Amino acid sequence: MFNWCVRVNIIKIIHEFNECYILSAMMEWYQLITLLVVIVIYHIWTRRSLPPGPWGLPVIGYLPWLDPKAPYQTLSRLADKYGPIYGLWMGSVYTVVVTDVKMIKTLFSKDSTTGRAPLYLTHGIMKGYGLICAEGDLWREHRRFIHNCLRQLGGTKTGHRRSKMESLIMKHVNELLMCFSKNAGVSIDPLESLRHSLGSAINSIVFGKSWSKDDEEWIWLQDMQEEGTKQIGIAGPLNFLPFLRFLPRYRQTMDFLLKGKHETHKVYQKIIAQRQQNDFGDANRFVENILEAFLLEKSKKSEKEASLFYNDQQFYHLLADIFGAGLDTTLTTLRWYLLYMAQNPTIQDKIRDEIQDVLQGRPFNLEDIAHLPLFEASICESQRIRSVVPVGIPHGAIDDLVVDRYRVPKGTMIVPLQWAIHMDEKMWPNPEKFDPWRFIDEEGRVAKPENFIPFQLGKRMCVGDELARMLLFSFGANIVQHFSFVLEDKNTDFIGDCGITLTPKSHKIIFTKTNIVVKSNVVSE
Ligand code: HEM
Repeated sequence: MFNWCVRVNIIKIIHEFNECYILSAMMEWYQLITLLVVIVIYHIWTRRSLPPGPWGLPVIGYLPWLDPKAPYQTLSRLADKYGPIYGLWMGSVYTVVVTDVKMIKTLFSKDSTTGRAPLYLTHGIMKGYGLICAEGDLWREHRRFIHNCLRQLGGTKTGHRRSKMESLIMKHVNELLMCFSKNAGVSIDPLESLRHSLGSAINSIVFGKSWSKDDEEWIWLQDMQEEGTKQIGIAGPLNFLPFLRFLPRYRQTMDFLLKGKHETHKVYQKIIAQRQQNDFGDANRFVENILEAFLLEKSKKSEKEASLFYNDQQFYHLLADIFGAGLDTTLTTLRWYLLYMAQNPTIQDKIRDEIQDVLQGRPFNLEDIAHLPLFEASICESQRIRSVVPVGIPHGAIDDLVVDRYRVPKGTMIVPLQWAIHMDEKMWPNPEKFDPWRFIDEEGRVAKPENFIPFQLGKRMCVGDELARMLLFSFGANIVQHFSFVLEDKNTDFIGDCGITLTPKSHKIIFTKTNIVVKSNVVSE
């Protein structure tokens, strides 16, 4: 009897327990469903009126689907699917990609898009100093300062200082021609000589000095620049998932970049100290380089302004920005230019004929550009076919804004996808074909379509665009005038490696002196 009672009670207890358990389990499902509904509603609410785009995973967003070697290709394919403006999550950073030039123009003319994208590598390492990563008042002050500096130094379309800048550039062009001349008939990778000559021109503009080719400090600075640009790939996961810096692989990248920055600043410190020993004399005289202009500008500022805008950290970062932005982009453009010209000897001959017709054997000068449409068009075409910055340099929205009925929230990274714009088949039929005549109108003049934006657009557009053109024209025209050149290997890669810039892989070109007699002793060796 006792046993039976105990058994009945136990069965009752088990029943109650089961009911309780099932109820509580049901409650959990109920709560779980409620929670899911809330999450979905929240997600739909926060995504309301955002541009269309693909879904991603929590935390990492769309990153796993981006091709790490060619993110610009993945992003261009998404543009085909979602249209000229779409959004996606790159890790924790909401990103809006734009491939319509009119939209980019509208967006980038607004003050609210003059920020920079919240990328860990740029913000975490550069800390908002310099010009490229700066925002707000610091950016405005130094944008104005560098713009004025370049104008004073002659990096502008007009003005008497332009010819001074041209002579400076020509000195380094001649050095390059001599080097190619010494190696005539031999297959060489032009990278080293090009980087030295272009870098020397930029060094003279930035620091007022240049180094000899075999100077150890200069070789180190070049290596740092090259490796640094590779490591700070805009699409690198560390940019969007800062916690990755604790993993050994990414810690190495961070250590390399931070150490490189620190050591580079030490070199700059030394150059600045040497320059400070000299007296500036008349504060209103023309400055000769950016370093000197900075010191002069600082001396004119109040103590408060100087400590805010002209402090040491800003000085080093600014010098590094102008050196880096100036060298890396022009060097890469010229390398692609030589590659495409070497691959297309018939086009190359036509351009050389044009140069010969106009110059009649005299040395090239920048005023000749107005009479060399095919040559100018060939430079444009190489900037189009291989965008040096294929994903553009992203901006950051510093306020909520609306574009084409879509909401772009504050903090969004805005990517002007140059690759998609420059390779759009509707605008550029057969986009992989190197065809300079795309840039020539019916009257035979150079015509640059709206969809050609190598320097981007708007308030943060490249501040060195005119200097860049002066460098590209001077180096490009002189090389074509003095040498005919071909690829060593017909299977040379034309895809390149993508970091911040899209650079050619190493390759070899054979330069042969042309039989054009140029009335100058530049390449007589
Ligand atoms: C072919 C050569 C060049 C190309 C393709 C190029 C392209 C660009 C692009 C796409 C941007 C981003 C603009 C934006 O954020 O909207 C930029 C910014 C910049 N470029 Fe260039 N650039 C070239 C040469 C130069 C040169 C020679 C200098 C040297 C003075 C220079 C200095 C800068 C600076 C300082 C910025 C940042 C401007 C800012 O954030 O306000 N660039 N460039």
